[in-house]
Amino acid sequence: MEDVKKWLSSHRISEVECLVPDMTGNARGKFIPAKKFIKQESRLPESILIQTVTGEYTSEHYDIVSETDSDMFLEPDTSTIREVPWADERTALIIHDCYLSSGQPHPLSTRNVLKKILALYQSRDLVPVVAPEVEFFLVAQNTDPDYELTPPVGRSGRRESARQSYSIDAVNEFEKIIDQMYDYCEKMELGIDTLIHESGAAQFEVNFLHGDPLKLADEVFLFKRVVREIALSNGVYATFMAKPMRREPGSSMHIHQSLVDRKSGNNAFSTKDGKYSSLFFNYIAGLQKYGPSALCFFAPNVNSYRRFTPDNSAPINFDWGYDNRTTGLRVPESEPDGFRVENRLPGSDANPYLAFAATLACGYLGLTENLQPQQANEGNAYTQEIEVARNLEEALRLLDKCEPLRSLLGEDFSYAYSAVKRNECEAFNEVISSWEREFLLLNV
Ligand SMILES: NC(=O)CC[C@H](N)C(=O)O
Repeated sequence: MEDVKKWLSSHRISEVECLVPDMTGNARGKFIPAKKFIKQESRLPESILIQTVTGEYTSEHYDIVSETDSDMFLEPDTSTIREVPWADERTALIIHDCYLSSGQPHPLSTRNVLKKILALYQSRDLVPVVAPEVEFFLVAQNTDPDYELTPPVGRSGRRESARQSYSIDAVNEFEKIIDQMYDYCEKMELGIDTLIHESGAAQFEVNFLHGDPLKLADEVFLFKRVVREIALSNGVYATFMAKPMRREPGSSMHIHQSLVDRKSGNNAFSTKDGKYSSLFFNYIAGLQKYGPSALCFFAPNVNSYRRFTPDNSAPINFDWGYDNRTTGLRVPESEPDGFRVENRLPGSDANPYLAFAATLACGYLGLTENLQPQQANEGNAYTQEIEVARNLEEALRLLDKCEPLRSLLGEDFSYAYSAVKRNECEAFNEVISSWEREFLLLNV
């Protein structure tokens, strides 16, 4: 805390954002004047962790958190301190960890869930490494939820109307936003690497440098805020919804992942003579066996399931293949020290803490159960039937039945997650869509 005190005063910070990622992966927390931050013990009601996206609480609320909705204790992770580049007053942010009054990590904090999975690997002398790729759309501001989204007007005064995959000029249409994004990311030490224009109208993809999953989950959590803020200050919206527009592709958060042997420092997915190791095959097999039960973390919203359609570079199953973009699990071409698997199931709407925890938990079960994967798919996986769950309720039922995954992520957490998400399904079910009015009104 002494170092934090020095840091705050040398940066002339007057206010601190104490951040806690909730179940959706959004920032909750509070602002504290910098002077008070140093002295004060911080607390928040534990129920902030389990609000639904509509701001509701589930009927199981008091089975999940204490009947009195007690406070949880917040501990700043001082390694996450950064200045907030868009704030008017000089403001710092610090991500906080949540604890129970007993001093135990709070089981409903998604950051704690990820830490729990990382500790399992540590006990086996393995260090997981991830590299996420995050896609998002810029869309014109529009406050009417019944109105279809449209791309924003770019520098040329026009809206994009054609597929612009990898187009440099199409990126330049939004040069101001992109430049500001790089600038803020540099200031906040977010390790973003390449940026490309994706195949949707005003859709972009940002690749992160690979590294420690907790550090990267923090970075993705903060990155989403950065991009939303910059878009807003430029009069447009940035959205990380998995499928915001009917005739456009969805947005993914592919996760490249590998394991490093802690003692040797080598990639544990490679043998000494540069072949794929048995651990690599176990890991893929774990993703194949447990991935369907973890899908509700990769696709956590009612909207997420609309992304899983053939021929849109989005997966429809948990097949794996070498350099095969039609399968859910792709093994990119690489030198042995870069051997890895890319889980292409997660949407960019996923909570990065949970998506990382879930994918690593599946791989971990593959190792402990010594599983073997199916044959690699060498063809076009889109010629097969859609195998992934078709909606959130179906995906939650698979989690509810999957004891090994539930116990790794935490029984209390899994119960709470399922309850929160089921509540969102029910709320969504109350809405009558325009499709129903169009096709059922006079026809049934
Ligand atoms: N980069 C890509 O391969 C595109 C992914 C695609 N947008 C998806 O939703 O999954």
